[in-house]
Amino acid sequence: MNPLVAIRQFDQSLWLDFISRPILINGKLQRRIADEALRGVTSNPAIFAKSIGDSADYDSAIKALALQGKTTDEIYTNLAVSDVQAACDLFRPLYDGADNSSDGYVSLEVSPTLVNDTEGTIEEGMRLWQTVDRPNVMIKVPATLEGLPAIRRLIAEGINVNVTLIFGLERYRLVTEAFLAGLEDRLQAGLPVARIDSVASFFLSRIDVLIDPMLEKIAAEGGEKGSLAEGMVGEVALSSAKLAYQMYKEIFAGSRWEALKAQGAETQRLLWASTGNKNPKYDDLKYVENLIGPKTVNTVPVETLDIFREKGQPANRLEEGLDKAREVLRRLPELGIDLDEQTNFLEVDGAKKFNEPFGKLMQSIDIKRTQAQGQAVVPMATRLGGYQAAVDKKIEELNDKNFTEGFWEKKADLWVQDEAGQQSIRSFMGWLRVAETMVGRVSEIEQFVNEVKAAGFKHVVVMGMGGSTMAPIVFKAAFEQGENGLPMSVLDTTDPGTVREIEASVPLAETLFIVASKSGTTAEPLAFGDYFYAKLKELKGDKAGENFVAITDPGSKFVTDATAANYRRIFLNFPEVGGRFSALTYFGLVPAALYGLPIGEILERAIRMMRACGAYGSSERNPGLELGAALGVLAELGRDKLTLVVPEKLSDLGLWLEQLIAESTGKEGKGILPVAGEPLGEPGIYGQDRVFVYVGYQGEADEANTTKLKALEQAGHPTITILMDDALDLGQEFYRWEVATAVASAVFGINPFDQPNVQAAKTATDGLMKVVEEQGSLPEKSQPVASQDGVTYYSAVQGEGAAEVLKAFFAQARPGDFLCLQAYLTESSAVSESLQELRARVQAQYHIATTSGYGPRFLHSTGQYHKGGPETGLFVQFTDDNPNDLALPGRSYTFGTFKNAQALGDLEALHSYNRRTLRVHLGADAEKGLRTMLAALPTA
Ligand SMILES: O=P(O)(O)OC[C@H]1O[C@](O)(CO)[C@@H](O)[C@@H]1O
Ligand SMILES: O=C[C@H](O)[C@H](O)COP(=O)(O)O
Repeated sequence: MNPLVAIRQFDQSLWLDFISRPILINGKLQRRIADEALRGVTSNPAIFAKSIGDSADYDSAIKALALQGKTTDEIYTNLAVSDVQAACDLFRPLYDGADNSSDGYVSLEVSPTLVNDTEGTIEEGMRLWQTVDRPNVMIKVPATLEGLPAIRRLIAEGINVNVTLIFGLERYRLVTEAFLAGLEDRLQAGLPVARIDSVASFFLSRIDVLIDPMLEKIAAEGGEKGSLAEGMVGEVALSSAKLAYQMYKEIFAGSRWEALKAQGAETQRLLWASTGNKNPKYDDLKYVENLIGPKTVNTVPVETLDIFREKGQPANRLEEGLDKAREVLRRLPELGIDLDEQTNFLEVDGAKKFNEPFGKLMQSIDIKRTQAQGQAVVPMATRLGGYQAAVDKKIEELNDKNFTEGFWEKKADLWVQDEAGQQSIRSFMGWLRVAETMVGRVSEIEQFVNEVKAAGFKHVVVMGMGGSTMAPIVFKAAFEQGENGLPMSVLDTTDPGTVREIEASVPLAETLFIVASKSGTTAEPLAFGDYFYAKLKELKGDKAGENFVAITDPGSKFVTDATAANYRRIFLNFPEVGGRFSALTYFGLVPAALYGLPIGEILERAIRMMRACGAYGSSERNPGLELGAALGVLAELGRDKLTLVVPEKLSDLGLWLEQLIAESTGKEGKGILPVAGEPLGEPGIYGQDRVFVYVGYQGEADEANTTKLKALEQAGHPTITILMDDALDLGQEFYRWEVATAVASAVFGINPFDQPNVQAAKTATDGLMKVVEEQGSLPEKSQPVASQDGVTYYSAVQGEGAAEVLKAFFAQARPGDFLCLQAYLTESSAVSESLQELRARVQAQYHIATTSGYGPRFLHSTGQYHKGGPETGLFVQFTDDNPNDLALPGRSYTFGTFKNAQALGDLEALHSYNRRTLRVHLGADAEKGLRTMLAALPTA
């Protein structure tokens, strides 16, 4: 049997004398608990100095906390408390279990600077107890004379105490006295004493390190004393421990103790500390094997624990050699060694040994803190030409009414004046500070990633619509898969061809499916979940749930369903954060972490931008406000097409921005239209409705784009340039653009957090699906205006044949209009190329902006603007026969029918808003159909 497990037969508990973030995250601590009977953890200031100060493991958290204006002390406490909480949670099942034997504890020490300060210790002990907020934390208090009353008081308060730095027997007696008195105080106050656990940490190796050289010196001098000393080398610590144990048995046996025991009190167990051997001449297990005995704890460093696992010989030895132990302590004075004096020295020295590394740790945190606060945000350059004056005026106006301050105070009247609107705004502003909250969840998410990898998963598929999947899409394109990550796919379409492609490209049984839906009611993700769950059921039967994860809001029906389906994990997001503002919540960060990205750093960058935007008090310039004011004012002056220009790797940033900006601002006939993926051209092809925004990387030339942008700027078009250092700065950009979107909405006087016109398409689709369920197929509602070469055209415009219909349709274009291509097709490069060609030709011929999106994805993104924004769109919808259709388990319709219903439903919604539409049904082969249509498109 593994000696670490076998030791339990002797009623000794092994605790680990170490803590660090990596072992909490990478599953090592969990494995020691599960496989090696580890029953607790102790930390001390020197341990934290090593974990935090000597590694980069905490750097992103330190920076994030520094940016929030936390002091060095607060940063240390936050880091230590978070680790202790995480460890407490790992031990919680043991602590709550029937066989806890007073184990399952994690110790956190009060500041070593308080070693001689009774009141300070009491205050800090109570504060840490409350902050950690776990019943299985032990507050560590030194056994100095000043510490004793604090121990009594904390015990009386019902706080578990680990008494540390005990070196001598007399002091040990006083420690037990403080413990008993504390319990008695409680009883007197009529308070319960059960489950208040305490340990007395008797430090061993440090005793021998001090006394041995003295004994060796005397031994070297020879004679009678010399031989007496020789026999005592290496014996003083063990002898002290053995006699302490005898005292323990005595103290926790008499009538005084029995009275407390009768009330349910547990003894204050002796804990052997400082048990890592420091003398190469001794056996590495000296302070472990010799001290095994009932109702004791040994807290052991990692290395010693590992050696014990390899060659430990557990046996009950604590009461062996008691006579010798007594003899050693009795005769020490004969050698001129006053043990009391020496243990007093050890106590003072012990405080020093904790204070020094702790001081260094605080210094290193302080340096990192100052550095973090000095780091600038991603720069933004605006060249607005003739528009600059109007934008400056707006910024002045906003500053005059203390916009930034009001924004952080969630003053909803900055946006709208009606009470219902204001209430809705206030209830969706959780995104403002959610990055701070998520800093505290990084370990939890990283722990989960390790769990998933340990379980053998090889691939991740994130499934959801709109804001619930946009951030993962951006991460996947902008970053290479991280070293510790898994390959990731994103499914955000009901197109059967795409569902098939994803299914064929992943190892199903080893794929983790994340169903991401804030509301838990969106039809598409629920359909994806049902489809793949059925597949997994075929492979794994009742264990299918192991492959599924939900990210959703608390209380949704989906929570109940996912629980019933035994999902591996349900991440509960934040009701006060809307989908399109959720990039920095579980929705963005769980997939990012699984993909292997350093989410702590992404959050740190975001918090850097938060700070610049005034999250922690005055900020000279608010980058989010400046961008938002510019975009808002430009839109009001007719420059409402935000044309995004990015290097290849950032192409999908457009998808995220489209959703954020279009769904937030496109309402009440107003809005900013994001134009993404449009090839950049010469000034002559553009109307006067554009603002060009370039988001790229510092130091990456991207000349093709930047030269054209210069020309556009010279031609009088406003341009904005944002240059990130690296992709981690997306954290900053997510945040900047969220603020900017909210600010632009304030300029328009609209609520950025609702999407009133999305529902129109959903309702129409629901109606059509009812017909499908009743009649087996979609109703044919309108007659084609032309049908040619296998392609059919539906529109309100008239014409003889495809070319005339197309001509008549595009002839409706007015300056300031835009073309919107809506492709309910399987995404492929051939389809995308044809769509791009169509955009380019329309743009060149009609000088209008062009957008393009795959359906149904865009319904949860730009779809709001299409119906709620200004009436400037020319909508061309593409559908096909769904040649690769796929059945949906448990439903009477296929993915293809569902997708067609969504297309038709949206068309109906567009008609109800009097939008100009053309539906082009491409037949069985979408790629061919698109080429046919392009061929029919008149050239002039
Ligand atoms: O996360 P959910 O609730 O499934 O919603 C997905 C998307 O649908 C919308 O609610 C509306 O289209 C978006 O705002 C949202 O991001
Ligand atoms: O809780 C106990 C202490 O953390 C630890 O055992 C100190 O050991 P050291 O003497 O090796 O520093």
